[in-house]
Amino acid sequence: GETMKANIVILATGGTIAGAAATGTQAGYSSGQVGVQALMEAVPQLQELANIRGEQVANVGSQDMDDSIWLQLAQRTNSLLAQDDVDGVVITHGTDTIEETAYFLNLVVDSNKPVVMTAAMRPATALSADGPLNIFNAVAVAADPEAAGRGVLVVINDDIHGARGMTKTSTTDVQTFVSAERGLMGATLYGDNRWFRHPYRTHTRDSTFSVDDLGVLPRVDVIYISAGVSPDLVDAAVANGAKGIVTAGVGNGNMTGAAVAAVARAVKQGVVVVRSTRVTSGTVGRKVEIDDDALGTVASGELNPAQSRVLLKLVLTKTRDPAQVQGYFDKY
Ligand SMILES: NC(=O)C[C@H](N)C(=O)O
Repeated sequence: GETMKANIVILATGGTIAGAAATGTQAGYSSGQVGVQALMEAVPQLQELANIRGEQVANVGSQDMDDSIWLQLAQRTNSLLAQDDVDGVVITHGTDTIEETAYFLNLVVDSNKPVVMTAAMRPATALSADGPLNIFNAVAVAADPEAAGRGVLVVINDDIHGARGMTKTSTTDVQTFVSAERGLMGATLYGDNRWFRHPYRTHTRDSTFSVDDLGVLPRVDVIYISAGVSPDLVDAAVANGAKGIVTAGVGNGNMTGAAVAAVARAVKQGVVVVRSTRVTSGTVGRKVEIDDDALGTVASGELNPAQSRVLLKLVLTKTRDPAQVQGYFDKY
């Protein structure tokens, strides 16, 4: 008999994938113009892959993604996946902050069913728009039973990324996302999926973070370190109510002596400081050039500054003890 098609719900949040320009060949455009219905109608072939329906959660450029949309998106994803007649969720999003939203959902979605995010670099109106095939591939991955239990996935430009550790590397190239340290979760070609690995860290169902307990998330600021960085940026973050700071350090999470002194002041006031790096690959380890035990800081491991900020916001709802925070960074 005919195999049953999966039931997939598409949650749209905006981004360039829903962007529009006056012509097909211009660089300027606006994100978040096209609704979820139009996104689905642009790809009639989706019907061959799954039974699909769409919901509009937001319609913003992902530069404007915030805690409240994250919480709303996580709650809606959880309640859909709890339904017997939903097999997976696809989320359309902007590329600017998809690595943050994907990792947030990876930590708070309470289900093993597939959650697949997708995006585009060219607006829906562009010559050779990349959105339609990305949506096709995302639905094909969400409908694949092999996608279950791999945490939140990001499908773009024929690659299947795990949420953790993927990052945008080009401002304009269609091939912009890279999973530098641990590689791709898989690849797909017109919906023909190949699987390479499973996630290496705790995610979704095993996570200790429940979106229902979160409420207002604490303020965490990222401070970019450069030669001669003004150390009073750290003091300003503390004075303005930051409960956590992530440093986008040089090299292996290093910073100027003056910045180290400012971090020591912040830690003394109970602010948790995570050392990440502005370098695009490699691991920030404890006690390489900075003594984390003496300074009371946390090393980010492989997490970049943006993803470190996401994890720290969640961890600060549980603890402010640097040793315990380090434990979360080693596990998630
Ligand atoms: N390519 C994109 O999606 C960029 C856009 N600014 C966004 O993140 O919404």
